[in-house]
Amino acid sequence: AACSSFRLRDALHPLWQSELSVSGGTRQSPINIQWRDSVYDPHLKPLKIHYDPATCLYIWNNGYSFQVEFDDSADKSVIMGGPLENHYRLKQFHFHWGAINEWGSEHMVDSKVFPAELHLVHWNPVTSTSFEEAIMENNGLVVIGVFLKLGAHHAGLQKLVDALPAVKHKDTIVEFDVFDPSCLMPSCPDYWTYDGSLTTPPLTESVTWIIKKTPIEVDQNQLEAFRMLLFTSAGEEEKRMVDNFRPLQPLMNRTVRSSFP
Ligand SMILES: CNS(=O)(=O)c1c(F)c(F)c(SCCO)c(F)c1F
Ligand SMILES: [Zn+2]
Repeated sequence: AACSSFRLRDALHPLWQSELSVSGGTRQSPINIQWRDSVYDPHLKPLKIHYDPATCLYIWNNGYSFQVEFDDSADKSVIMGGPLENHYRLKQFHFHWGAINEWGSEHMVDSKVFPAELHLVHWNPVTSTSFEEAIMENNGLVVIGVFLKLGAHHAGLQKLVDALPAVKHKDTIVEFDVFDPSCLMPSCPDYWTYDGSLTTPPLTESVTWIIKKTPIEVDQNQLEAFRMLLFTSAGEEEKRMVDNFRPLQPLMNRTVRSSFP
């Protein structure tokens, strides 16, 4: 009985409900970005990023991904410009990845998939009083997506990779006090932007997506460090944390804009 109930609970794991679409959803994420269908918008400004490394708090394994949380009680780590009308505060960043290098990202570009994708999640302190409230607000969130590709060792990421064994199991946490996520940004300023949703429950359609055109490079050992994390808590039958991405969702009546011609 315990085994079957585990399987049932397992099947109900939020990520395997990813076919669960918000009923009547018209702006779900992720999507396949067709480069030639994206529309260059000369009014899009450069994205301005000001992260304060001292706002980094801790890393934890939430059973979907590992997340690095930031102190968002003031406008210390913020983004502005780009398609945004005001500044947004950094709340957390996390990744999505595959069991092997052939897949793992949530978004695709001309059907090309990457081994992993970084999401930096920000919320609008002008229209919301908290992150939790912003999740439910139209355009309450901005998520910057950065593709990871297999290549050179990423020195900035290594500090994060070295902390992962401490958060192997679901609901474990480790202090992570000074980290500047700007080191995970590609130097190329080009991005696509479109209106979408969270890709994990509650799947709310509250996200302005900013997807960087150029991937960052990480090496094989760094990707494999992600794959040694577990979906499961200590004492449970181990399930490797891999393939924590949502399948592609229909574009419907949306246009993807590019910041570059
Ligand atoms: C953008 N990636 S995402 O949809 O997978 C995602 C996520 F994984 C998160 F954990 C959170 S935090 C509060 C909701 O759980 C979030 F806002 C997200 F947008
Ligand atoms: Zn995400």
